[in-house]
Amino acid sequence: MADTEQSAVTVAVLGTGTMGEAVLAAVLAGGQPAERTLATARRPQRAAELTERHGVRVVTVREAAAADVVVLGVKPQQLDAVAAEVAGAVREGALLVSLLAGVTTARLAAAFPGAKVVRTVVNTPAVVGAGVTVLAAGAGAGEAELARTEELLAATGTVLRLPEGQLDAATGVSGSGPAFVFAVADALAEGGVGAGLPRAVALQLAAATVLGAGRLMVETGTHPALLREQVTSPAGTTAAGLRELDAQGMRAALVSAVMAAAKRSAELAG
Ligand SMILES: NC(=O)C1=CN([C@@H]2O[C@H](COP(=O)(O)OP(=O)(O)OC[C@H]3O[C@@H](n4cnc5c(N)ncnc54)[C@H](OP(=O)(O)O)[C@@H]3O)[C@@H](O)[C@H]2O)C=CC1
Ligand SMILES: O=C(O)[C@@H]1CCC=N1
Repeated sequence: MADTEQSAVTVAVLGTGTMGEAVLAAVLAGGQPAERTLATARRPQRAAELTERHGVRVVTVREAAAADVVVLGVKPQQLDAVAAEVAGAVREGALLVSLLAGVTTARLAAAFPGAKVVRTVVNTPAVVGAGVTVLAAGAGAGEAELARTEELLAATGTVLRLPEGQLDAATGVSGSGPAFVFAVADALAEGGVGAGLPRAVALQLAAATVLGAGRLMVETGTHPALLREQVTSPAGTTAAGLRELDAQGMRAALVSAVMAAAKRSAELAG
């Protein structure tokens, strides 16, 4: 999209909660002018907060639905109520970018007739520009809508296209995945406290270790099994710790967690 064309487009985030606000910030960081960017809020205090933080106008749900690009950020369970409220307000050919876990492009297209639908899975590290977003186009959308969505979401972090059939699985790995990694970080810190560290130090070490391990994996492109081997000295500390992880089933628990999240995503299709 050319700069002049982009600046004429109105983008609205309908349902500006945790993910909606992260995407709102990314859209603005990507160059979308604040004066052509809208958000919704159901509480006056939240509306004031969004305007103060991002300089955007907070509008009604129906006004947001009439934008050129509508980013839908409500929960899957709230979809039907919102679709009923905005019935007829969405413009023919408008781009609808869904953040909803599990909800298929077919269901979204039926809920918002005339819209061109792109379904995405964003994750919370998008707040610091370190997210990973996957996306897929619905039947009425194509290359232009995918490219425009990639451009809008570029500041969330890495953005990649996947077949829609893989989005529930991706939700298990990257959508819910940060929660699993935070659980690991929390447990690492708890172990540090158990071994005698002050809690603040243990948390600082755990967070820096998660960040560093992630960066090492991404920046070297090395398989995690090999990186794990590089940490593990014969008869050393890591070998003793890894034996405990195996004995207590950490790997199986994480595999099951991702698969359970993917299954739940498919159930949320409705
Ligand atoms: N959080 C995450 O890590 C991820 C979330 N997602 C998906 O993102 C979406 C949003 O999740 P999240 O941001 O966590 O949820 P939040 O509850 O933080 O945000 C939902 C927002 O929708 C608003 N809302 C609800 N119902 C209506 C309505 N009828 N009219 C107008 N606004 C409404 C809520 O307003 P109010 O505050 O007033 O209730 C809230 O601002 C979900 O569909 C989720 O599946 C996907 C990947 C990751
Ligand atoms: O828990 C959820 O349903 C949402 C979707 C992925 C992450 N959070």
